Amino acid sequence: MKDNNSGKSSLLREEKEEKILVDPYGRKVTGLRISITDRCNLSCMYCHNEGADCCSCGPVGHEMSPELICGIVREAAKFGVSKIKFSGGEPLFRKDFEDILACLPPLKEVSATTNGIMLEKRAKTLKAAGLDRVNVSLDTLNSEKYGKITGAPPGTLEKVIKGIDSAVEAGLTPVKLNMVLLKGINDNEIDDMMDFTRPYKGKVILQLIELMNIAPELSKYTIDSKALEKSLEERASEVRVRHLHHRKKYIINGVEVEFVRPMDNSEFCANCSRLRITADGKLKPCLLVHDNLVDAREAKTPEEIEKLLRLAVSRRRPYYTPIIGIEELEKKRRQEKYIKRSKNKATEK
Ligand SMILES: Nc1nc2c(ncn2[C@@H]2O[C@H](COP(=O)(O)OP(=O)(O)OP(=O)(O)O)[C@@H](O)[C@H]2O)c(=O)[nH]1
Ligand SMILES: C[S@@+](CC[C@H](N)C(=O)[O-])C[C@H]1O[C@@H](n2cnc3c(N)ncnc32)[C@H](O)[C@@H]1O
Ligand code: SF4
Ligand code: SF4
Repeated sequence: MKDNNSGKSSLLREEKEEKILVDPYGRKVTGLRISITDRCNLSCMYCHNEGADCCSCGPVGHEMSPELICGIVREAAKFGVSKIKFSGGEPLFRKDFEDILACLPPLKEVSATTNGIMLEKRAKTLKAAGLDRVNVSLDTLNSEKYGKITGAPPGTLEKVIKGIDSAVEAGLTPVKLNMVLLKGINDNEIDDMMDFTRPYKGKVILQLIELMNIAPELSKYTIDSKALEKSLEERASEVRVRHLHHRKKYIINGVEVEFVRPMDNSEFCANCSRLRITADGKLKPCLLVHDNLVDAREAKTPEEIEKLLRLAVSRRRPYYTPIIGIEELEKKRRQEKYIKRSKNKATEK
């Protein structure tokens, strides 16, 4: 009788136990950020290319097949991963993007980040294939500046704006406009971008992004993002906090403005819930770490994929961590000295 009961309760426990992926720092992985190509038709002055070695350098033949992408997502979904972000390079370079979308298992959200140039023609088919929403990179509304930032030929900005309209029409909403802030180039355009966003009446969100200093020559374009965020807060009628990265959203004159502040931000990293996948099929624990990738290209069975996912998750660590202040350090040192002295006294006795 006793045995039966304990057997039953352990079975119940197993049934109740949620299968999840948690890293050594207690961060649950609920999303995948999948790069599906390194190819791109722009050469933005700041591009981190999702941590790949360089933009436009990945040979097409090395790109993951729809089968491999969907196999990894299917396995990750069994462990509570419910949000997928497709990125690149330029994800719309993949002619089979619709095929990739069509083979995904049911998920809470499937989105993509694109430069928008090829979005006008694809918005409807992408939506029909299962894409829920898009983020479109748009740093400026000035054609000349757009060309300077992205290296694009004249007329490209107009294509991007048509792409945004098509995405809204197709229901790939809310569309987020990604504006990377560059001191002396576009930091005077934030209000113009809000004015551009407002007429879409909530179907478009403005996302302001702090520049990640991936190269020394970019330092001069870094804005004071803390001061900017404070001024946004002062202007906001409402402030919301997202679970992902604990990012803040400010409602200003009817426009939703999300702020992405990744640099030296330990709170951002502490709330990082995505595992990355490179275009050539490597599981990447962090955007900024390049020596701990896990190759998943040869994985054939669900068991193999699960093993590799677990290995990659076990290698995750927050890139930025809180720095202990001088006072705390002093306190810690005094405590350690005190403990050492007490121990010595105890052994002397
Ligand atoms: N450091 C760092 N930056 C990130 C991370 N995820 C996104 N970003 C940056 O956030 C900015 C916006 O990225 P998007 O691809 O548009 O997507 P997102 O805002 O992260 O995702 P959603 O808001 O859910 O659409 C880009 O500049 C990314 O480089 C991350 O995990 N680490
Ligand atoms: C690498 S791009 C790939 C997707 C697509 N090609 C695009 O530009 O939207 C993804 C996002 O990262 C942003 N990004 C790239 N380099 C960045 C950097 N150094 N700092 C902040 N954001 C950056 C881009 O502006 C874009 O919104
Ligand atoms: S469009 Fe995207 S991937 Fe291409 S260079 Fe610009 S930021 Fe990088
Ligand atoms: S740990 Fe930090 S830097 Fe690394 S991917 Fe997560 S949020 Fe980005």
